[in-house]
Amino acid sequence: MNSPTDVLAAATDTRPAAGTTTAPDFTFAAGAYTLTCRGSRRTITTPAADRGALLAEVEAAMLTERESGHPHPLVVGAIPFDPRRPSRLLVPEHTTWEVAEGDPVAPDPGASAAELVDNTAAGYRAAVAEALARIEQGLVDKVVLARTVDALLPTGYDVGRVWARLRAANRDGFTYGVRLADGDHLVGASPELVAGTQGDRFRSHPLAGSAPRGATAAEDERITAALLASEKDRVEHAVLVDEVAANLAAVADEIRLPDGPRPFATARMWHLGTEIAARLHPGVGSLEAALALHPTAAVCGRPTEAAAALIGALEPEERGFYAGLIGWTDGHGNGTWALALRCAQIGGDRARMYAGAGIVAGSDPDAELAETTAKLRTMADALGLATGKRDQSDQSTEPVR
Ligand SMILES: C=C(O[C@@H]1C=C(C(=O)O)C=C[C@H]1O)C(=O)O
Repeated sequence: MNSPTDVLAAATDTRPAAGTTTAPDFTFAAGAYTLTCRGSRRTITTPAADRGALLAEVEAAMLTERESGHPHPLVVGAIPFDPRRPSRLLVPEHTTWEVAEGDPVAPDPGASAAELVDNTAAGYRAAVAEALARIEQGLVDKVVLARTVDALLPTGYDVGRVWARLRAANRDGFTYGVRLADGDHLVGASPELVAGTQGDRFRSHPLAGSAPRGATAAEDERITAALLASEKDRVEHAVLVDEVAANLAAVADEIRLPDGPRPFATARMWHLGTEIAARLHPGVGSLEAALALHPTAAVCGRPTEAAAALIGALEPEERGFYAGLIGWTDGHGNGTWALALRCAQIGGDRARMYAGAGIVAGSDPDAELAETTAKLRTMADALGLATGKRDQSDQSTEPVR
């Protein structure tokens, strides 16, 4: 029979996971600021597909907070890739905003390195080949296919430390961590802004078209020139920008786009990026704007429904919160929502890492596989994966590092 403490333990939705105890419920760092939230006064699980209901619930939560004497309420958290699945949003109990001076130092990854288990390369290539056949048939123009790779973690690892390493290595991105309903933590360092708002000013920075970073400045120059000249990458990017601009028109006007994409670097990747600016319609906040765009063709495809169905059919694992939205909004609608990319879901002794790549006509399965491998390095670095195990399913696969 359950004792009252058992019932209470179940209700507080924590699953003990060795080493994760120091991590806060939510952390989000961008530029010089870090937002850290501990505890939650309320959680919001309404799926993003019920957009009106979700936004009304967020609004009501803000009102309740103000009425109970909290003049600057926040709602923070994550929306899964599949908008029909429960959201993981919370009203934090304790919030701190810090502005960092100077560069943070990366802590040591821990006593012993994690071990990589990657047997997904052959399956990924086959999925890309299948997607290319569907593109040829005219079912979709673009579909983003992802793969998942597990790392076995040593005892005593610390999610907070993984986050700090991500932050130190990815100063230009959005470094995030969120405790999920089952006690697992989603941590990552995303390069991609979906919706950043301040008053009625809106910014988005969609990315598509990618190549791994070079080892020298000269190599980087050659890589970015090739990326800008690649017809396949420009098409992949244009599909995304057209879709974002079209969906944005429902919530904003004065949409401004530059003439063409620019190369954008992370520690591990080059991407083609387009800075989009707009003016939000009265009453539209950051979460509403982000939901109007989610899931973009950076992570799903065109047409959205057909691409989502193809992803469901071709990817062996559920995406969960990977390729969803992660961020925060305040009571005035100001906020920042990034794409949950370059991440891992960490629980118990396992970190499940995710990476995907956009497939269009002309994509090559080997090149797309290599792109996902390069994207996995952001997390592999943070987990201290010094060497990768060769993929058992395909001898030609590179190790993750
Ligand atoms: C899907 C991912 O990244 C997205 C896909 C990109 C591409 O296909 O070129 C580039 C950046 C991201 O929008 C990922 O990192 O897993």
